[in-house]
Amino acid sequence: MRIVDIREKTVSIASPIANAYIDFSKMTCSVVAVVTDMIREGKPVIGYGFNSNGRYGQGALMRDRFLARITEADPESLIDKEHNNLDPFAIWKTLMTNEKPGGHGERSVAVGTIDMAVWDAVAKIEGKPLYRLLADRYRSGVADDKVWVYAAGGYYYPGKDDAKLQDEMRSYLDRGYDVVKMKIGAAPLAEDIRRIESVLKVVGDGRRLAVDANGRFDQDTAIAYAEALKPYNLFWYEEAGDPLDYALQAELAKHYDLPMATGENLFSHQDARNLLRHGGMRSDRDYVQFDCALSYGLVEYMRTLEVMEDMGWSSRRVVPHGGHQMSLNIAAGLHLGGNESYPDVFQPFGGFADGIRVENSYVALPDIPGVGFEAKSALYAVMRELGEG
Ligand SMILES: O=C([O-])CC(=O)C(=O)O
Ligand SMILES: [Mg+2]
Repeated sequence: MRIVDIREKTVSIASPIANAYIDFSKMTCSVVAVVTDMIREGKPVIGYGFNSNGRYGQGALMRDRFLARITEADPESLIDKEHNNLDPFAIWKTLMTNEKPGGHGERSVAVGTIDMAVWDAVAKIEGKPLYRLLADRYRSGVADDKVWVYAAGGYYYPGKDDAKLQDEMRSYLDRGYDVVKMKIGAAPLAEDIRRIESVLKVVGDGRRLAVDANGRFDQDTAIAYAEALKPYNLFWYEEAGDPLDYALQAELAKHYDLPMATGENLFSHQDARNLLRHGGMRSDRDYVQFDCALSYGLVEYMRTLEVMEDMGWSSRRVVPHGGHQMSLNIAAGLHLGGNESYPDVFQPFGGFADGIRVENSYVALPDIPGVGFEAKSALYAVMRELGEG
């Protein structure tokens, strides 16, 4: 058993939307195909992966060093003899040969994307949905049969007025979501409050609305927003300040008793540990949003989950960023609290399997081997062109 080829390409996920920090007019992502010599249903098994929005495609890093480390390795060294399968942990270690610690970012995206494709291949070789494989191997066979999801959107874009924002949020509720998320921080506070109030008219209750500042605020602004947001009793207040400014987050916690969320831009278990050590995050109410696709993949994610457990955090406090099927599998298989969903943006990479409905804000997973990409036809078309083309 061996990996015979790894292919990558960069695809556009550009759109006119903006959050408080960036617009997505030039956004790209990497797609990876790990081609193996294992045959299932008459065809070679190919594992697929992609990186979630917000960081750009990582083809250069992959081509410059990561892919060759795998293709040049002794194939025997990448095999999990116990399960007669590829070994994602050995592959991860090989990918990270001669990489110094620290400085996570970009490289963590390249590795996270390859790791996703490896796990997809492993689950396909084992003939199981990935979430089932994860539950069987790591959670005594107990998987969640559905995952809580919320609808993320509410972006700024040219010509978007409050009525359009309300229409967008109404359409999420119509599609079965209970909680929606909108962007804040690209407009002055008073204008954001007007936008929030207009969304509350649609969703009815602050507990059904989360807001995301994308790391835009300095400490004073973060606290000013906290004071203004408090009366609305929102679902969460996300990424108020710079993702690595743990002191800011800890100070914010002193001014804001309601749930906070952050972590989508922390890319290693060491960064996650620093957040929990120093960021004032409260394990009884706050949420962490680490995204495996951006943070060295599932091999590293398991380390992050271990860090959380060691520090007294339930895995149910994790609701990953990224709205992709990989995190959905991790959520169901390793018992996270839910997953982000982008019903309308970042297509075809955002969203879940075709024909799977959101019911009372929960989704089920398709019963096919792997991550489930083959059950999302628009996404699979892009992947297949790379893997089989
Ligand atoms: O706008 C973005 O960069 C995405 C984001 O923060 C989220 O989904 O929470
Ligand atoms: Mg966010």
